[in-house]
Amino acid sequence: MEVKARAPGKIILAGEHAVVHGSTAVAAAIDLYTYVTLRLPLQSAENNDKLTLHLKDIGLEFSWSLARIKEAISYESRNLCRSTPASCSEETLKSIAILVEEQNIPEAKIWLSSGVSTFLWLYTSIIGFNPATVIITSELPYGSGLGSSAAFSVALTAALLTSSNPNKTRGDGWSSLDETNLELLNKWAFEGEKIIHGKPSGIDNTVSAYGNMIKFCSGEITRLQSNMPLRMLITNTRVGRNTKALVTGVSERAARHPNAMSSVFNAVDSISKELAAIIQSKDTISFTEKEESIKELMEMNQGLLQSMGVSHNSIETVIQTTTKHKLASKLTGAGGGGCVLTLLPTGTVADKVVEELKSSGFQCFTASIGGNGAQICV
Ligand SMILES: Nc1ncnc2c1ncn2[C@@H]1O[C@H](COP(=O)(O)OP(=O)(O)O)[C@@H](O)[C@H]1O
Ligand SMILES: C[C@@](O)(CCOP(=O)(O)O)CC(=O)O
Ligand SMILES: [Mg+2]
Repeated sequence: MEVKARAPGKIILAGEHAVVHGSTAVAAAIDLYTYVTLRLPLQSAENNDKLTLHLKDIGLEFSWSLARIKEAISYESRNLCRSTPASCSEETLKSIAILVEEQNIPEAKIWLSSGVSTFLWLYTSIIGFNPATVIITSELPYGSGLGSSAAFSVALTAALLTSSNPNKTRGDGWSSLDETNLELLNKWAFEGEKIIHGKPSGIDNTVSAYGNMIKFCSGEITRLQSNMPLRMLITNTRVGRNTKALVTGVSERAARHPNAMSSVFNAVDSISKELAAIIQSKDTISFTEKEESIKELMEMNQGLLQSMGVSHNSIETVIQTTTKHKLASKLTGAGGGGCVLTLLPTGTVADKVVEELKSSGFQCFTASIGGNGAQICV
């Protein structure tokens, strides 16, 4: 049997980091996907005693005998149930880390370790000790703020849940999941994201699972109906960084300066709420006025992200360049490098700014905002 699933990356329009501390944030799915193909062999087939993970575009393949997995992880102590998502305990995570180490991931790609651990946790929790080959490809840049970690967890979980659900429907092409399955998918994906992010807010997996545009606060999801066109230029600084480390850094700063940081988080909360209201507003005020407000909110949000300590020289360079062209920008995702968003108000011709950004070594692209969430193809 073969199941395919895909899940999108995202941009955070306002509220990253503060959302981890209970503030509101606004995020939208983008049309760049991570794809998962899950092949379950017939019982009589060769290779039916192995679990293989093929990261196709990275050119790496990992394989474990099921006997080795069973030996390393004591599942007897766990009440495995695909319908009740559970967190990976410290002890199990250590056992999984040993299985990952045994694969000798090349030093230059060691950042994949947390993704491979997430794979082993989600696979064994949902499917158990059954053989399979899982092939993964992604259109998203890794570790750049566009939510590759969440897209990976969501797409993988969608494939795993679909293959283990006998009631799945068969149809042509990509189809979305129903509400009940989406909720379950989102909960499992959150557990996967925890292994990669440490302390995720849940916004990335939620927008990847549900798609569209959402307002998110402490797990509460509001789906937003945008009443205005929104065009964003995405600039990848190509400076690598790690979300877990950046999130930890902000928490440490918050522990050192609780009052000051709480004011910062409150300000971000107001910015996100105002942004969501503008996007949804059916008021007759012109798009130009709305875009002016969004521009200012993005500038304020960036200032606050800087005060959280998550900006970077490369991000500042992008901002200075776009400011010269009278455009507003903010980092998106965890910062520390990664991607920057620049609002392109109606009628903006971005050729010149893009040329200048590219000449500084950055990568620029636009993506369609607010599209599909997780989808499956059986
Ligand atoms: N296709 C993938 N295969 C394996 N691991 C992945 C994949 N996509 C993402 N990851 C994991 O997610 C990590 C990047 O996540 P993160 O630092 O949160 O940045 P972002 O989510 O913005 O891309 C990678 O280091 C890797 O562990
Ligand atoms: C910084 C944060 O708000 C978003 C991180 O996004 P990304 O992994 O950088 O794409 C963390 C979170 O919400 O879990
Ligand atoms: Mg991430």
